[in-house]
Amino acid sequence: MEEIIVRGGERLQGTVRVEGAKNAVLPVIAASMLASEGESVITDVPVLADVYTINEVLRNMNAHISFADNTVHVDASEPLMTEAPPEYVRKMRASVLVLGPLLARYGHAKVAMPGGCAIGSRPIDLHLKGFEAMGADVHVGNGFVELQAKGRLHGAKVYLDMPSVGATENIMMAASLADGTTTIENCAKEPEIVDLANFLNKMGTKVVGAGTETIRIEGAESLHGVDHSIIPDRVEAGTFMVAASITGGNVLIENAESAHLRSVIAKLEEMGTTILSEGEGIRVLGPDKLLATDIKTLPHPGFPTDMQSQMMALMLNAYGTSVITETVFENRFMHVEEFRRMNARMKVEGRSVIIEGPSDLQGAEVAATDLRAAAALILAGLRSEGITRVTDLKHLDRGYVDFAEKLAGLGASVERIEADRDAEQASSPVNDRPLNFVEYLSST
Ligand SMILES: CC(=O)N[C@H]1[C@@H](OP(=O)(O)OP(=O)(O)OC[C@H]2O[C@@H](n3ccc(=O)[nH]c3=O)[C@H](O)[C@@H]2O)O[C@H](CO)[C@@H](O)[C@@H]1O
Ligand SMILES: C=C(OP(=O)(O)O)C(=O)O
Repeated sequence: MEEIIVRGGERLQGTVRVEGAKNAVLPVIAASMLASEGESVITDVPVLADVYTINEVLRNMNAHISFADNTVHVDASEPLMTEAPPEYVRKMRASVLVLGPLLARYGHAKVAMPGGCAIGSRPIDLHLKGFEAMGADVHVGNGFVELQAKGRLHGAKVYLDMPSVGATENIMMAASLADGTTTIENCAKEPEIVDLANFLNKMGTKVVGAGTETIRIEGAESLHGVDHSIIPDRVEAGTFMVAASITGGNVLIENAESAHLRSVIAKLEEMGTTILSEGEGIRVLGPDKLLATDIKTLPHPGFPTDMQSQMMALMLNAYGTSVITETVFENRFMHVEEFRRMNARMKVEGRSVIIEGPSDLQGAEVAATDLRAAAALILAGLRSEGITRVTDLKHLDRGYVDFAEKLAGLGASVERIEADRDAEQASSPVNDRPLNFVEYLSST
């Protein structure tokens, strides 16, 4: 089992480059299945376990797919199978994004029902409501969801009870090959929705309104493969902004889009961090003394839930009382117990956490409870006395490329090791890359 070992106390300095966004590339790869002719060439793709998973889902349904040099080629022109392979679907919730494209192209789709996960129950009722409005019959049973439509889907008006990112994406993709126009009201406005809309427009769909609360999609007769480069990962960028801030460092984060990070920038500034635009990046200067603030997670452009645990690590080091309120997921505070092992002082009250700062954080052995918690515990280790060991790195590998190596490149004392529990020695060479393809396949 691998672990990340962090020795706290270094101020980070230097330059780090952000990868393409995980949450943009997964729907774009799923959408590439809509093309009945031509190949899609998707660039700036991060080398992440989740990307291998979505690629395997498509490959097992008969798409031709390759992934090298941060580029995914997808040729979905041969007839596809409409039942997604459960062994891969179960590895990643975002696999439900194949439902919309398959239903639109073949009138049938079957996928293992995604369960809950560490951050909440995460139902897909809004996705299904959209498909039903477009003419699909929905059957849920025996652990599967199966969709069936007679002929082509038809355009519809869909109101989402909440602006779900995944439901907005699935309905956009299904509507791309439907007869007529679909309107999604109260839809998600995240930058990744805009990236998907740009991809669909290049393929031949007419999508307007992406980034606002109403999207209109005019379906096409057929769609073709296109070239597309993925937007930068705003959550990875935000995570490195916190790393610079928590260590009082001076870091240039390249390939970071400040327009996607307004709420994160505003909160870091309130806490005393200086943030400057520089070229195609963001320079972050951490303060000597961090100040307390409050955050409430909300759909975009509100504060992103995917930055909540990293901000918690920062607030633990801030002077005064900070309050975090999580409104997007009902159970995204599993990392609180892990922070407590590091001597953090805070209490959970309903959907809020109250942090009395600063805590004198001490290194401890902690387990990553989800993807962003993994990063947050490493960030806390950067500002803790002594050594922090973070385990359960499979979560980290879903969403961060070379996280330990990138931090070490900024001067942090962080290394990834193959833990030898019997010897209790941390002496293996650094190995902080995600799985390569062969390792990924042998791990399933
Ligand atoms: C791959 C990807 O892009 N993942 C992101 C996506 O997840 P995902 O698309 O799953 O998140 P949603 O926006 O759908 O979920 C938001 C909330 O809506 C609820 N809900 C959602 C759908 C539904 O049919 N019914 C329902 O009740 C969820 O349980 C959750 O409480 O957006 C989340 C919210 O920004 C991010 O944290 C995830 O990183
Ligand atoms: C929750 C996340 O992702 P997913 O929706 O893929 O679980 C995340 O990226 O923080």
